[in-house]
Amino acid sequence: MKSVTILGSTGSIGANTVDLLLQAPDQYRVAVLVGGRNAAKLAEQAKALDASHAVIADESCHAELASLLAGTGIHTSAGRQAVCDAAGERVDWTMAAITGAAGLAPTLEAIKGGGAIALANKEALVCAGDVMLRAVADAGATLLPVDSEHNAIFQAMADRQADQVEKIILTASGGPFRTASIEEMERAPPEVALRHPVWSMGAKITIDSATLFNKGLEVIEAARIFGLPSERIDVLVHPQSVVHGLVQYTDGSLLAQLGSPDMRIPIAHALAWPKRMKTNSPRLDLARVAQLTFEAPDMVRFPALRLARAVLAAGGAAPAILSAANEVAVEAFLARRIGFLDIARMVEAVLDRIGAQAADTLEAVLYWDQEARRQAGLHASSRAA
Ligand SMILES: NC(=O)C1=CN([C@@H]2O[C@H](COP(=O)(O)OP(=O)(O)OC[C@H]3O[C@@H](n4cnc5c(N)ncnc54)[C@H](OP(=O)(O)O)[C@@H]3O)[C@@H](O)[C@H]2O)C=CC1
Ligand SMILES: CC(=O)[C@@H](O)[C@H](O)COP(=O)(O)O
Ligand SMILES: [Mn+2]
Repeated sequence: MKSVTILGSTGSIGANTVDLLLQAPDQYRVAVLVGGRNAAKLAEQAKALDASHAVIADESCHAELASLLAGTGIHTSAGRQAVCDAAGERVDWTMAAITGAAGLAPTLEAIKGGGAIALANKEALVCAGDVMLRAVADAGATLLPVDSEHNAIFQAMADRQADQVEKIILTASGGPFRTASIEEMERAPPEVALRHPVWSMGAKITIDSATLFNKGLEVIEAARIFGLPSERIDVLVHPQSVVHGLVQYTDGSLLAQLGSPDMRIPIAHALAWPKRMKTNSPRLDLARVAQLTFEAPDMVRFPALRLARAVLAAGGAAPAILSAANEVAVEAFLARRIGFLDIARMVEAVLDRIGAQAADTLEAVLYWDQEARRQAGLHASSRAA
């Protein structure tokens, strides 16, 4: 039996992971489930999976969680330290699916256990790439990419000549504003930006898909995972979102991974790795899809890609600053305090204001993360005033 922990079990990736575990209950023992604030969902999942331990990050939600799980024998705890302690419990496989930099510390604790880390939380790898990869190497852990594009590339590269890869290609749906005018984007409210054309995901990543910051973060994520420079990582807009990623080899061959746009497919790949498991996800019907189209991203309406490539080239604290400023900007946009196009403007302003900084240690990364949030908060208040 494989022992499993889910960090962020109450979210979109977490719920998809729970769904897969429930499809093969005799093969997995669930050690820890971690949620942020949703005590009702966490308790329901813990009971359905007969988890040993349910942890809620927000301490004010602990009483509700404890009362919902009273008499079940499922241990409960709460708070940031409890999340990290539970993430550090040794298991075979951990799903890292807390959104944003909040997932960094618990994911690092899980890495120390030396098991397999199924990584959905791209922001952690973006802001602390060197620190995380060093921790993986020191602990002998295995990093399995869950993000659909990275999982696709991992599959297309498996057991093949990684040293003969010319470049990799990340596909992008293009988001809800793929064909919108700049004026439409300027006045777009959150409910329109939250209407992703293909994927059903949490709010933060859905807004990142609309700005293309998601793809920018994914370029940095790919550089970390596959050890490639920015110029060997292409982005191609593919509105059907069935080709998830491609690998181009030195002989001109292109290998791609295709599948229905259903995150249970890459999660299942990571869960069963190095084997495969049977899932009931919808099979891709290519005759029905009929046409696969591809186009270059518009770098003018979507400055996020340019900013992401610039911070990747700059290195140091720059990716952590971009990611933290983006988190604050997305929250401000969802709270209607800034407009849609202000998200990228705010990120660029914070990057300019802070400038180049080194960040070799976790402490330095966390310092610049906090400073970027402070600067972004000031910027959001001045725009809202
Ligand atoms: N959704 C998708 O299809 C994809 C997501 N990803 C990445 O996976 C990650 C998760 O995305 P998604 O599932 O969509 O996000 P959601 O917003 O749906 O879920 C986020 C999860 O994190 C929990 N959480 C939030 N803050 C904290 C905290 N401070 N401490 C502990 N737990 C916390 C939430 O708890 P609660 O809800 O209880 O408050 C929830 O369980 C992101 O990094 C995203 O970029 C990558 C590829 C695809
Ligand atoms: C499912 C997944 O991996 C998301 O990261 C997805 O890529 C988001 O869609 P976009 O391609 O629109 O960013
Ligand atoms: Mn993705």
